[in-house]
Amino acid sequence: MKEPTLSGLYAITPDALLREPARLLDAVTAAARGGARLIQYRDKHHFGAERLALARALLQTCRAAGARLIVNDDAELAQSIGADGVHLGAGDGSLADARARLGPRALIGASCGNSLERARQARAAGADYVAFGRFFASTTKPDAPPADLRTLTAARRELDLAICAIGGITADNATQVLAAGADLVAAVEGVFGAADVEAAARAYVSLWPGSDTRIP
Ligand SMILES: Cc1ncc(COP(=O)(O)OP(=O)(O)O)c(N)n1
Ligand SMILES: Cc1ncsc1CCOP(=O)(O)O
Ligand SMILES: [Mg+2]
Repeated sequence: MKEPTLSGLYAITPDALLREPARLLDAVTAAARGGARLIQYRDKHHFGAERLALARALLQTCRAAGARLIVNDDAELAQSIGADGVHLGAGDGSLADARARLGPRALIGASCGNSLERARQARAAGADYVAFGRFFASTTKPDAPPADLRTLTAARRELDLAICAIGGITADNATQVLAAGADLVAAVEGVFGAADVEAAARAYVSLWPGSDTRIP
């Protein structure tokens, strides 16, 4: 089994800051200063020019902070701004099409819920990481179906690509998903819901051995 090259904290933009771009960009900078190296632009509210402008501003912020920007749901937007990758769920379009659109260097992630079979298919379609969850109660997406820690362990044993865990993950309960086999921990509220976003990110990042939270 190859060692995955992706690991660490994957911070996802919160709905609460989408209407306050300046605060959002400051919070993303703080998350990156705390050691998040992957940021996801997840936005179910903006379309057209506003969405494009926000995505571009986030990309610029991520570049300045040494983080990579992944666009949720939208491979076309990822391509048009030159983002680092895209995250696609079951209804968000084909992984193979996204790979063809974004090229071999793009980071492509796939939601797999609690399904190892979906992860196998995502791997075959060219995904770089597969995401399982939700593992804990999530205020961001309370209706997401629950996933089992044993699925992470089975995926870790079988699949030679990065494994991401999501859903209600805090710096305290992250130890459970890491012990079960996750490489990446994705979080919205645990990072951006904190009064001190940088400190919150740092608390997660400290869980990876040899973690380096310095600004590159
Ligand atoms: C890292 C990561 N994992 C899972 C998801 C969920 O994607 P999806 O199932 O498409 O749901 P939405 O986020 O689009 O509501 C994700 N976004 N990121
Ligand atoms: C997008 C998504 N998919 C499954 S749970 C979830 C929400 C993650 O947010 P939080 O870390 O606040 O639970
Ligand atoms: Mg989606």
